[in-house]
Amino acid sequence: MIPLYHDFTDERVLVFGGGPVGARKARRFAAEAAVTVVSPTFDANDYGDAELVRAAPTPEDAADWVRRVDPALVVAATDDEAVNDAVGDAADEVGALVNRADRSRSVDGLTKSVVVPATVEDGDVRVAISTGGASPALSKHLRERIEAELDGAGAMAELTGALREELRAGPYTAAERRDAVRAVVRSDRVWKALRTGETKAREEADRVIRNTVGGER
Ligand SMILES: C[C@@]1(CC(=O)O)c2cc3[nH]c(cc4nc(cc5[nH]c(cc(n2)[C@H]1CCC(=O)O)[C@@](C)(CC(=O)O)[C@@H]5CCC(=O)O)C(CC(=O)O)=C4CCC(=O)O)c(CCC(=O)O)c3CC(=O)O
Ligand SMILES: NC(=O)C1=CN([C@@H]2O[C@H](COP(=O)(O)OP(=O)(O)OC[C@H]3O[C@@H](n4cnc5c(N)ncnc54)[C@H](O)[C@@H]3O)[C@@H](O)[C@H]2O)C=CC1
Repeated sequence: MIPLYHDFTDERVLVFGGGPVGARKARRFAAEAAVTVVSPTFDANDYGDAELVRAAPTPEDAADWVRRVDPALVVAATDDEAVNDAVGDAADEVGALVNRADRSRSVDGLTKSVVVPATVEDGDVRVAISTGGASPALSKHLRERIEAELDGAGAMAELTGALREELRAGPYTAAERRDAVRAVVRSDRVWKALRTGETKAREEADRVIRNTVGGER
């Protein structure tokens, strides 16, 4: 399994099953994609801004839904294995990614099988955790532990993103720019400034850069 980050902006995602698991996946993908959830019942209460369609498709109907909607990703999260099988096969047929919520890993025979990792986000920084399907509870637990570690990372990405641009426009060699950015992301004082706001992070970062590349030329 090789982790990749996929931009779902303007993509369609089709979820089968409106239980807690279907709802969790719908919420996750609705942050970017246009999501439709097909289910005879909607037991959870938060599906993001997904469109909810009340229907109880047979396996054949479910496959027809997939062909008609032609989504980027199909999530099979029903408690009916025959429906999940049909959804997986149809997704593969139309070249869509497919996530089987009722399988412990990517599914043999489905070329586009993917798992959904536990994810921590802070701004543009994202950490994704998978156990290769062995222990989703462990993924969740590690995600909770990593959450605190990532505090301020989004702000650090924004700050060093801007600094990289500025350094590129300056008289520095690639090696100097690399050393400067590395020194900033490793600086405890910059992290503390970003997390507490007590001192100005930008000023701390400029000081670290001056110490690294020797100031103005
Ligand atoms: C393969 C995978 C496919 C997929 O869904 O993509 C899959 C499959 C299955 N999960 C099951 C159970 C649980 N899943 C969770 C939680 C999460 N499951 C997620 C992902 C994945 N789950 C993919 C692999 C990820 C990896 O590689 O680690 C997370 C990370 C992401 C998300 O779903 O959004 C999300 C945590 C999000 C967060 O909190 O950050 C909990 C914990 C809880 O509920 O507290 C339990 C109960 C405890 C336990 O069993 O561990 C079962 C058995 C069902 C049964 O027994 O009936 C199966 C099927 C099977 O194993 O056969
Ligand atoms: N990946 C994960 O994180 C987890 C996966 N699971 C697995 O995922 C499945 C779903 O989990 P839950 O949401 O807890 O189950 P659930 O039983 O609460 O929900 C299943 C949903 O599927 C709907 N459904 C039934 N037949 C359907 C059909 N023909 N078409 C569309 N929808 C249909 C039901 O109305 C219900 O809303 C479970 O059967 C289990 O195998 C369970 C826990 C966690």
